[in-house]
Amino acid sequence: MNDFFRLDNLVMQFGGLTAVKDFSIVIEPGELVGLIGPNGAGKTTVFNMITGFLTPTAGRVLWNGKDITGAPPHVVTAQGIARTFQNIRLFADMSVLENVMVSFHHTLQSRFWKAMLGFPSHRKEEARIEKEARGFLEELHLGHLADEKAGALPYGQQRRLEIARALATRPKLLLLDEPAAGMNPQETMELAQLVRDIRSRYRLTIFLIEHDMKFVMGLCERIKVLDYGITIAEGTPAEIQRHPDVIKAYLGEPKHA
Ligand SMILES: Nc1ncnc2c1ncn2[C@@H]1O[C@H](COP(=O)(O)OP(=O)(O)OP(=O)(O)O)[C@@H](O)[C@H]1O
Repeated sequence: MNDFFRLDNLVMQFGGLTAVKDFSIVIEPGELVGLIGPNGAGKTTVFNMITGFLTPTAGRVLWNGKDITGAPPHVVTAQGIARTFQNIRLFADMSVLENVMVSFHHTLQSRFWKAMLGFPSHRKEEARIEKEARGFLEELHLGHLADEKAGALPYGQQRRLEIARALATRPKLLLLDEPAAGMNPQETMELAQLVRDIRSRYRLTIFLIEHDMKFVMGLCERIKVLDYGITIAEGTPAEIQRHPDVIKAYLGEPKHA
């Protein structure tokens, strides 16, 4: 049995709407898996159930052999699962560097008290965090923008900054919600390479949602397809591209004259 990451029959109901029905998946360490489906299919709801933003109506989230179903977001992050959001969530008025520095959650509390008490170790720790934060920015090709206001960056760079912030929490599993949204084809191509690079550099497992088919098909090793909350297909990019139910979900039924 997989001990790393497993979703067992997740269900999410909002009143009378079943947004996700019996969603199950096993992801092995180091895999790069895609989750696709038409608008409203339930993709972000799956991410929200994994990361504690929603408590599933039924089913389980298993991580490193532990049941973390319904654990609050900060606990899930502390366990090594990080995410980015479909709607970018940055501190727009803070600098790019500060945005990454505040992501060092696990040290925040001790930093606060040391700062309050004037411990000399505080300054050392600050310097260490800044150095590491700059490292993540370099990795995401944002090093030269460290002192810019995050809100002033073009969309594509804000998306990369979100990834840098997620990396700063030291995840083992990284969930990316539409990382290429709003990017032009050149930026999207560069992002695909970046995702490959960070996977190998930080030994990550990656689960991503994306509408850009070229991006998903070129990057993911395995893809899962949702439609109206139901899993309609799972397989390699080649298998997904020729799957009749997937074609139907995206293009609709062929029209008969
Ligand atoms: N908090 C909520 N309360 C009520 N309904 C919700 C909530 N979150 C999502 N839904 C509904 O659940 C369904 C699935 O939404 P979800 O955002 O997961 O889809 P998605 O596949 O991520 O869509 P998109 O590709 O457009 O982002 C939709 O019908 C949506 O309106």
